[in-house]
Amino acid sequence: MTSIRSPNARARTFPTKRTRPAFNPGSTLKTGLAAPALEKYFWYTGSDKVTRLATTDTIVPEQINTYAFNKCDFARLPYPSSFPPSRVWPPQTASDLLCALGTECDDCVGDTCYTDAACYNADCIHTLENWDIATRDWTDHFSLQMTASCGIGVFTKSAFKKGTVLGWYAGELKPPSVCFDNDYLMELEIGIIPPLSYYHRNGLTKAGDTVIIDGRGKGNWVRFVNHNCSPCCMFRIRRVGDVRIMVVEAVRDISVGAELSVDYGRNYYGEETVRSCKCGARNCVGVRREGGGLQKKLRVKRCKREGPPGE
Ligand SMILES: C[S@@+](CC[C@H](N)C(=O)[O-])C[C@H]1O[C@@H](n2cnc3c(N)ncnc32)[C@H](O)[C@@H]1O
Repeated sequence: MTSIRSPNARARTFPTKRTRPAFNPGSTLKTGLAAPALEKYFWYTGSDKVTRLATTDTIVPEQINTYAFNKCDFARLPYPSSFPPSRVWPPQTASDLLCALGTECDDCVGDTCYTDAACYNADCIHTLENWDIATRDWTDHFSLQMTASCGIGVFTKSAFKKGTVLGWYAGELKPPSVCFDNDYLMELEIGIIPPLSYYHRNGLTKAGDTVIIDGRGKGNWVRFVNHNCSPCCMFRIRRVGDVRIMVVEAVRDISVGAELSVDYGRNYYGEETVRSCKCGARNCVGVRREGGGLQKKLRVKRCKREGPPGE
């Protein structure tokens, strides 16, 4: 994010963008399904170039580009230790739960749209609703394709510069205690996030209370980004207005046709975990961890609380 840290940058009104479905497979798909059905789900291209419906276990995941929030899931939970006094609890909205407190969320990305623009106004007017509308067509720049060893992955149709925000993790917000283990869980801190020094000491270990963004049944294309031990992107905590989000940000320049990848963290692929990484990178944990132990904890992706290399 080196190029966007201009102290003079000002919040701009949110650009009006056309709304269109994500991953519309276009005219080549002959499913006989009505357009709304096509738009509601995810479609990928197989190695045989045939476009297929993406399924997960027994379900067909649906596209949403926002947080799905049910206040009943949080109604009986105690006041989070990471919340300052007098916040709304139990949360009535996703914004109450994922309120962007403190300076740890850095910049608002409400103005970011494949440009170097970010919003530095702490009291800006950007909203999650506008962000949802503005980022729906970001999928034009990506395609879902079957990979050789990691299932469906996300591939670029455009080139991107290091530091570009490419997307964000949408899905159903759930307390970790009620979350069933699955491949599409992202863990995110709520309340006040500890200083960076905490993460330098503890790596991706979470501090305080967290929430899970579950992309299994509902989410956006970011749920398909695979892990690589030498990734071209990273998950990073940002905010849109006063709501905390997890973005996918390029950590190096990315060319057309490249697969997007992030580091899921040691909790997911690491020496102590059950799963084997098949990314094939030279420093791959899958190569190093043969014979490693088993891990019974929830497999969640976690983000680094530090800047990309070279920042
Ligand atoms: C968040 S999903 C990514 C999308 C997934 N490939 C799909 O088809 O829906 C995470 C799952 O993808 C697969 N995956 C992602 N990265 C992988 C890797 N480096 N090695 C092996 N499998 C991987 C694993 O099954 C993992 O649990």
